[in-house]
Amino acid sequence: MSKKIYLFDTSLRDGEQTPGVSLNLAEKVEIAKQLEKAGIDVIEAGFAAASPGDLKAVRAVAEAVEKPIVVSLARTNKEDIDAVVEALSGNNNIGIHIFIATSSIHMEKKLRMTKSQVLEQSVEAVRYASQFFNHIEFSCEDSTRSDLDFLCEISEQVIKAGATVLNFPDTVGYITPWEYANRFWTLRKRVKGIENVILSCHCHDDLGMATINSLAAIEAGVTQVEGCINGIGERAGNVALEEVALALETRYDHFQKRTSMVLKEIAKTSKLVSRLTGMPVPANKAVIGANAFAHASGVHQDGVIKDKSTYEIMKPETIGLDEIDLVLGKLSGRNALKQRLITLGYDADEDELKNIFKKFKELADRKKQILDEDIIALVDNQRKNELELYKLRNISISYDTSSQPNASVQLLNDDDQLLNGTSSGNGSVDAIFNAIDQIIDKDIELLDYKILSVTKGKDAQGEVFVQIKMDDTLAQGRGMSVDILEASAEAYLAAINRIKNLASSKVLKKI
Ligand SMILES: CC(=O)SCCNC(=O)CCNC(=O)[C@H](O)C(C)(C)COP(=O)(O)OP(=O)(O)OC[C@H]1O[C@@H](n2cnc3c(N)ncnc32)[C@H](O)[C@@H]1OP(=O)(O)O
Ligand SMILES: CC(C)C(=O)C(=O)O
Ligand SMILES: [Mg+2]
Repeated sequence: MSKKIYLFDTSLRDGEQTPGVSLNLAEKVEIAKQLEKAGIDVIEAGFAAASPGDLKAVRAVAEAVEKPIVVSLARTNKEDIDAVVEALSGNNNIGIHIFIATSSIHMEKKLRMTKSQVLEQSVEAVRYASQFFNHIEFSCEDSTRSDLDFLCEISEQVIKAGATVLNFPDTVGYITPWEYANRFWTLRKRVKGIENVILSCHCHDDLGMATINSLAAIEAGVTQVEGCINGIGERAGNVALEEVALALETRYDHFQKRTSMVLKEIAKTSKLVSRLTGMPVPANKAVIGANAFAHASGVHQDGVIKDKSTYEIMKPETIGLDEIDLVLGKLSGRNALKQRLITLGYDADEDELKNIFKKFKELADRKKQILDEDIIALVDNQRKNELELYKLRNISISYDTSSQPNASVQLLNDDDQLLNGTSSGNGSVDAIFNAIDQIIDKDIELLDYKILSVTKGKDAQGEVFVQIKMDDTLAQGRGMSVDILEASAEAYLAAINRIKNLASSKVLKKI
């Protein structure tokens, strides 16, 4: 039996189904390139039929990466399949992911189709897709609440029609590990031809069982695991791929199987996905949370000082969390910055380098030590700027503890007009947001606000995440600065820009 477990990353598709998350084309390409560096085998780049913007993004991802197979999701209809063909044709290493629900609940209540209609449509879709693709994944949505006899029947038929990967998603995060494993044993025993296809699992985390379910599936013979970096995804999210990779690595003695994930790239990939999706990683998150390698209590600290293996089953350096280097400062030159950018994996051209260098010097005037994290933040901010319709020009705040703060905000719009807003608020951040609302002239609801420190120390950059609702649409935004009020304004504007920017090219998540 194969010792390799393929990793199928759907951060750009199921991950983008996270409420409030919406990635633009450049962000998707950036994540895809990092996924390639991280050794991901298959990238699901989107749902080409969802919108012209999604179709373009799927194409751009396929053009941007070489090694991973790039797929797009499609329903079992010709239009969806044609959209995938349009997005991907002309590229190498491509495939399609066709799905339809197979549970009685979904078939009766959602699709309003009979079993035989679902069967017939699935076979037709796979057969039609096989004219264009060699790599055809077929998913039985809500498979874990589907009748097992029906799953066997449909599996056998789609294999005959040309499916090369069979995926059995736990769409609603319902099944237990033992039940899931048993289903795979049964499918492997009963479905003719199943030994010739890749068997795949796709677990959601509604009951916190996504990782253990994926591992149980592996023990039952599954050779592909689908999931997302940081466990993002619809509702409670998908299995976190880094958890599966690290579990297999750390417990190789038990599983005797490995992924091709480049473990050293995990921390970087996680940070990138967190930043671009605006989904902070909880401190206690397995593998990549800030506390994953921190020891707080005396007995533990004593043990770790004497020997790390007492309380550490994996090493931070395994996932690329080496000590953060002090890298550059106020007196560093352009070449040093360029070299550091290359080491961090950025390929900035001369124009971009010029702009980043200018911002780097401005930051160095405000902050003594520029760390890798600061540089990453600078590049991200710089790349985001290219999409800004409203830019922050200035904030001034008057504040004392006995009265309400007052904020004056100046923005530049994309015609370079200076726009002014002034407002008070319950706190300084509230006053700034109210002043921005006044300029934008919209009713904007702040749904979430989080602040984190990018690095350590008094002069650390603050990273603010917000989620807003505007025009009945949810969006997230992120801002970074050594000044947390500025970071807050940047995050708020990023969310507004996201809604304004993408509304024309993408179906945004309506509430
Ligand atoms: C489990 C998952 O994660 S599935 C992936 C979910 N992802 C998304 O839905 C994101 C992208 N979706 C979209 O942009 C839109 O929903 C679209 C473009 C796909 C479809 O939009 P619309 O045509 O307006 O349909 P709408 O979303 O309202 O309803 C879905 C329709 O697809 C049908 N459908 C659902 N799944 C399938 C399927 N696998 N195969 C065929 N038809 C399907 C539904 O029955 C419904 O049909 P109806 O309109 O005849 O009732
Ligand atoms: C489309 C399928 C694979 C899915 O995301 C699910 O069922 O959760
Ligand atoms: Mg899913």
